[in-house]
Amino acid sequence: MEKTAKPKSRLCTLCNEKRAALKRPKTLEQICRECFYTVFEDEIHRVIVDNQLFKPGERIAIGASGGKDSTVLAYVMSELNRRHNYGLDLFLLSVDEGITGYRDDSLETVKRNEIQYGLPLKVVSYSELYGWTMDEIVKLIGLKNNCTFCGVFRRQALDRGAALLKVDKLVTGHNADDIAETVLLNILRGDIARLGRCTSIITGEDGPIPRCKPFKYTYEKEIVILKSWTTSLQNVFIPPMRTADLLVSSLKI
Ligand SMILES: Nc1ncnc2c1ncn2[C@@H]1O[C@H](COP(=O)(O)OP(=O)(O)OP(=O)(O)O)[C@@H](O)[C@H]1O
Repeated sequence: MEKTAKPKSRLCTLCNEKRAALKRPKTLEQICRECFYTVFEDEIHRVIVDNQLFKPGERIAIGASGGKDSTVLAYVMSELNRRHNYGLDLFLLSVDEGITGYRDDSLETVKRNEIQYGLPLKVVSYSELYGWTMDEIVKLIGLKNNCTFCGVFRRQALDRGAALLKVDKLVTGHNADDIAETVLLNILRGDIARLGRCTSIITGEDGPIPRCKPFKYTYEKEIVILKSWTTSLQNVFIPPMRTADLLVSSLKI
C-alpha cells in the first residue's frame, strides 16, 4: 500500500520562516509564536497612540484584579512604556472586596506582578473604606443583587484608590468581548444613554479620574493565548473551565 506523505507543517504567513503555531482568532491568519507577540503588542501600541490615551509624565494606575485581562494588561503596559518611552509612572491598584477564596487568591497574583514588573502596588479594601467586607454584606442581604452592590462599591473604591495614588488616569483590562457583552446588555435593557457611552475608549473625562481601555479591540481568546505562552503570566487566576474552553478553540490549526 502506498504511504501517504505526512502533510508539511504550515509556515507563518507573516514571517514565512517559522512554523505556524496558531490560527489567530482575530484575523484567522496562521502565524508563529514570535509574530503573535509582535502583532499583539504592536496593535495595543497603535491603539494607545492613535487614541492619544496618555501624555508623557502622567501617573497611571492599572486596575489589577489578578485575573487574566488585567495581568496581561500590566505586562503589556510595562513592556510598551519601556520600549516606546511613553514616560509614564505606572502603578498597580487592587480592590480587595473581602470575598474569601476568590479575591484573596487573585491578590497573590497581583503581589507577584508587583515584584515581576517592579510596579508599586496599592490595595484598597471594602472593609477599610466602608467598614464591611463583601462576605459580611452577603450574610446580611443574601446572594440576590449582591453583584450590583459589589459593582457600585468597586467603582467607587477604584476612584478612591486612584485619588490616594494621585494618578491622572486609570486603565482597566476590559476587552472587545466585554464591550460586546455590555452593548448587548444595554440593547436588551433599552438603556440608550449607556449604549452610547459604553464603547468609548476613554470615559469619565468630566469625573474625578478618566478611565481608559487599551484592550478595547483585543479579543479575549488572544489574551488567554498570550497569558498561556508567557512564563511570567503563568500563575494567573482564571476559572479552569474557561481557560480550557478558550484555548481549545483558538489553538487548533
Ligand atoms: N478587584 C479589582 N481591583 C482592581 N481592578 C479591578 C478589580 N476588579 C476588576 N478590575 C478592573 O476591571 C476590569 C474588568 O473587570 P471584570 O471583573 O469585569 O472582568 P474580567 O474580564 O474578569 O477582568 P480580569 O481578567 O482582569 O479580572 C479588570 O480587567 C480590571 O482592570
